[in-house]
Amino acid sequence: MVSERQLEAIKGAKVLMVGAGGIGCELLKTLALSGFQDIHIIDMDTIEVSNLNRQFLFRQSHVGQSKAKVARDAVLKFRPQMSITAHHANVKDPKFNVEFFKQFNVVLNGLDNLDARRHVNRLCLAADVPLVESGTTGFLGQVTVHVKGKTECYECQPKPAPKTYPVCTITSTPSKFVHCIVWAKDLLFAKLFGDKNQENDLNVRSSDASSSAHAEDVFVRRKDEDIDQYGRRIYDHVFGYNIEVASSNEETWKNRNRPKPIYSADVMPENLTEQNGNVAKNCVVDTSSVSAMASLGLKNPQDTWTLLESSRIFLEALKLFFAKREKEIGNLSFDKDDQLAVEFVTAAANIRAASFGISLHSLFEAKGIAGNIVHAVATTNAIIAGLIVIEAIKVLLKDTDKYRMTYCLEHITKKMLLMPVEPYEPNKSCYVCSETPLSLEINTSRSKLRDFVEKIVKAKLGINFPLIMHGSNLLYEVGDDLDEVEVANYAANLEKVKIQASSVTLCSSPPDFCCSCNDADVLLFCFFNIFSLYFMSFYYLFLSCLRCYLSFLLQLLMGQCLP
Ligand SMILES: Nc1ncnc2c1ncn2[C@@H]1O[C@H](COP(=O)(O)OP(=O)(O)OP(=O)(O)O)[C@@H](O)[C@H]1O
Ligand SMILES: [Zn+2]
Repeated sequence: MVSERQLEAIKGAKVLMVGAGGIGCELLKTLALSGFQDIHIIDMDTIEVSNLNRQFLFRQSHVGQSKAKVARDAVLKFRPQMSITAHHANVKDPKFNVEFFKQFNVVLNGLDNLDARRHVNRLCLAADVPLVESGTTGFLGQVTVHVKGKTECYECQPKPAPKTYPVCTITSTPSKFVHCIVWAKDLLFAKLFGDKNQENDLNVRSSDASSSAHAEDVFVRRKDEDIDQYGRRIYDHVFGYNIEVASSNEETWKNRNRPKPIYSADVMPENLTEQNGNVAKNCVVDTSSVSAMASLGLKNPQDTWTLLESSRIFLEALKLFFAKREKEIGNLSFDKDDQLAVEFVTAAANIRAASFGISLHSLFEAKGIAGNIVHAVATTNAIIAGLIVIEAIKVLLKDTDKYRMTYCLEHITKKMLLMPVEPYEPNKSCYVCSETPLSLEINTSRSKLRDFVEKIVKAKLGINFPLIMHGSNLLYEVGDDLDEVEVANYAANLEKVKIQASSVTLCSSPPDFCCSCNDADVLLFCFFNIFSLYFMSFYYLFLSCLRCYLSFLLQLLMGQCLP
């Protein structure tokens, strides 16, 4: 039951909902049924068949249409008096600027990625609009409240890094199916279909000087080479020759099962792969319909293919990429929604798994592992949507003491399935919502301004359009029309840039760098104290004891300091 006070707040509120997927559909319905009258929805996606099992505002006939618009129309059917505005667009579009955000009383996120969440967080801070953030994975979920100056912002706490695996496990000693999947998608798929120039530790010696047969880059298709031949050559190289080389290393296999090389001729008689030569080239195709499974008559994605079936899919998928999607080769990166890519990766992972004595998996399972998919649970989304609305109402009433971060747990813990926690205060050293300078240890005599911009400011801090000032001097600004000095600065190391900019050398009292971000008018100011590692290493050497110096070097070696 809602009180008069709550009802009044609900009726007068203007709400922005970002994301109309699993959480978003539930949320829009709950907002409508709770009495909200004025809602804007932003979602950049169109409806896919795979959304229909849980995004219940959508039907089969809506596949291909805008999620935001269909969600609006579905709700207007049972609440026609509501004002719902649908934006089929990316929330990062500059039209959704600070001014746009300022018109709302509260912003509710139902997103699925860090990048968009960070962007909305920064806009909400700049516009001073409260944000209710949410997320679900399977049975787990959480809702958090972010009110500028009152609670922590979405970026106050570092987010856990995605799980990674040691390179040598992936390249040489896989022991789980996930290792084979990572190898197949991040190394083999990337090597064959992605950017040829990117570094790729396939550890499969694409050239071997000691053997003339392997003196060239095997991954490059030879001039006029038949696609079947090319496929078999790749197959024999990565599953045969390379495994043979790897398995000859006695030390590695002392306590492990030695892998067995697999050559295409052992698995498939020559004629088996030629059965589908009907792949007409250069005809216009809908890439989503290109499927090696379909052309080999394999229907059920939940079946586990045999080694023979995996090998045939491997060759067929490779062939289809060259026959039907040749233009994309060189620019592809693995996408869990790309059927042919998933087929290729599943097949390659299965063949590698067979080689290493690991059990094979179905396409359905492999897709889940490759795409880090945790299958969504509709009831979790519904619970989380309900909690978002509860927090939104508290925010509208400014009931600060009642705000709660709530975790939806998988198992009952301390007699609770929903665990409410009081929100934390803003983190005083958060580079997004506080003005505390970030300390950056960097070798200023070796690192270029470009490294600082690309690797730290853009990649790590998520500032897409930075403008970097040193004092009142402009060091860097995004844009094609950089003048000569700016272009030279960009390629120069930080020490040089600094000297040119202000004639102040890096020393014990390093000056501040101000990095202001113009992302969609978000005024994010970020101050850096840049310490020169070069300077610090001498400082440690002369002013500190030897032990400190060694521990400093150790930190460097362990990668705790930025390069
Ligand atoms: N930058 C963005 N701008 C607008 N909408 C976004 C942005 N990023 C993500 N979204 C939307 O957020 C929603 C998240 O919903 P959900 O997590 O259910 O994902 P989904 O894509 O619908 O499902 P799945 O990923 O499981 O196939 C999606 O509809 C997606 O389009
Ligand atoms: Zn913060």
